[in-house]
Amino acid sequence: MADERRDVISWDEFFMRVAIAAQLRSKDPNTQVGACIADTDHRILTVGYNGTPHAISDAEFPWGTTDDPLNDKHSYVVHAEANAILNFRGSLKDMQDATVYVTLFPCHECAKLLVQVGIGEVVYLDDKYDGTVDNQISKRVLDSCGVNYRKVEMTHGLG
Ligand SMILES: Nc1nc(=O)n([C@H]2C[C@H](O)[C@@H](COP(=O)(O)O)O2)cc1CO
Ligand SMILES: [Zn+2]
Repeated sequence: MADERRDVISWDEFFMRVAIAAQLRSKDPNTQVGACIADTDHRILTVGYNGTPHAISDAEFPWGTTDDPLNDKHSYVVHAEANAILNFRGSLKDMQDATVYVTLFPCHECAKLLVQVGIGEVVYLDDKYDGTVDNQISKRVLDSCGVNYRKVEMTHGLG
């Protein structure tokens, strides 16, 4: 009888790869973000990526960044974590103590949403806005609410 394969990817790496797959759908030319929420039984609850509200045409959308908030993408984009929460079709109580896998550390608005739906842990791939005011607020929200956050370990690379 053949031995089992042992060199499998971890649950962390699996869910992060799902988040990475989701971010490949993003139309944002500068930053693509994916989020995957998994429960404590290692079941995927939902997935999302940053994009426009569904009625807005991606093609006509102002994907640039300017000083004019009316024409700045940040005014319109729905964040990956928010989309993941909104895409969920189950009962919100199933989100209790779930883990969110995000390719970029959550902003402070998403941190609040994640706390409010009962997320227990944040696992992230990148934290390129570390140290910005928004990022500090986000970490303060998570710290104050007892939500742990840690960087994922990708032992099998990103490919
Ligand atoms: N965690 C996040 N989830 C997200 O979905 N986003 C989105 C909002 C924008 O579409 C893009 C950030 O664009 P930029 O400021 O890096 O050009 O990523 C941003 C963050 C950062 O906190
Ligand atoms: Zn956000």
